[in-house]
Amino acid sequence: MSAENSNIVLKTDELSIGYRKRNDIQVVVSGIDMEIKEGELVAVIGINGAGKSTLLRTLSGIQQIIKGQVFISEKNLAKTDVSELSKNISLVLTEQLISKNLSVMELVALGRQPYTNWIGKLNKNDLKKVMHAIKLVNIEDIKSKKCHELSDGQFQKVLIARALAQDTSLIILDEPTTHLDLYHKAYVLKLLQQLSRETNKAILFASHEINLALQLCDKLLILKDKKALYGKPLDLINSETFNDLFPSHLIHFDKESSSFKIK
Ligand SMILES: Nc1ncnc2c1ncn2[C@@H]1O[C@H](COP(=O)(O)OP(=O)(O)OP(=O)(O)O)[C@@H](O)[C@H]1O
Repeated sequence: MSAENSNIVLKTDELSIGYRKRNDIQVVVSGIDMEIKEGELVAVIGINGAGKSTLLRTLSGIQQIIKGQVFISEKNLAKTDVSELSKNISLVLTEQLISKNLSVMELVALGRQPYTNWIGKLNKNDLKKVMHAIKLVNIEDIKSKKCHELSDGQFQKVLIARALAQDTSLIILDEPTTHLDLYHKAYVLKLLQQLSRETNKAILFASHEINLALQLCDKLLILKDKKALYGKPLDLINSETFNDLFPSHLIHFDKESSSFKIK
């Protein structure tokens, strides 16, 4: 591993994402080139149907790559098996079916599955990682509660703790602020920023919260018209990337405040 690449956790090379139906290929986005380093927080932004979930599923190995390559910690994703992948990527899907009859502790402990034996017995080290994850997201006070007793905001923190317990270099989250009020949206994204700094993990999430992402993320991947633009928020603002993200009769990007405004 060369020194300059040593802290790159995720790299894509001319990636195309989409769907294969028999002989037909539907490309959703092509030419995705991005690099995420340790400790970076990155958001995937785009209007409904732009391809955010398709991209996250492709990067997690759930969906096949249409063209190009993905490297996770310098390993080629297409050549990495599922058990190896689960030690490199943890995935947080808000709408995933999870038994809410589990306690918070039990759900966070599921993050240790890639490392435990077939009956899922936790050893001392697993328990240490689970407790550390619970501490990092500050949910010690609810660790014995059942998940069905939690608010959406609390449950989101539990899902993030499970990903931390999995102890991977990359955490991928699909719309982690869905169903949350403005305070909790800001809280969860700020928590992700803090965790990326404290744990040095690379965190990638899809979101509709552009104004918050502009303030909190190190880089943004903008999906627009089947193409991808990647860069630091300020560079993307200066290159006028946001001016036509939404139909301009209703919403415009105000460069001065670096935020979207309703006309
Ligand atoms: N299973 C599928 N087969 C074929 N096309 C699909 C499939 N799932 C999604 N698509 C299409 O792929 C495109 C991207 O969808 P995707 O769900 O990735 O967008 P998104 O940016 O996550 O949208 P949203 O913000 O609404 O969640 C859309 O045109 C969608 O219709």
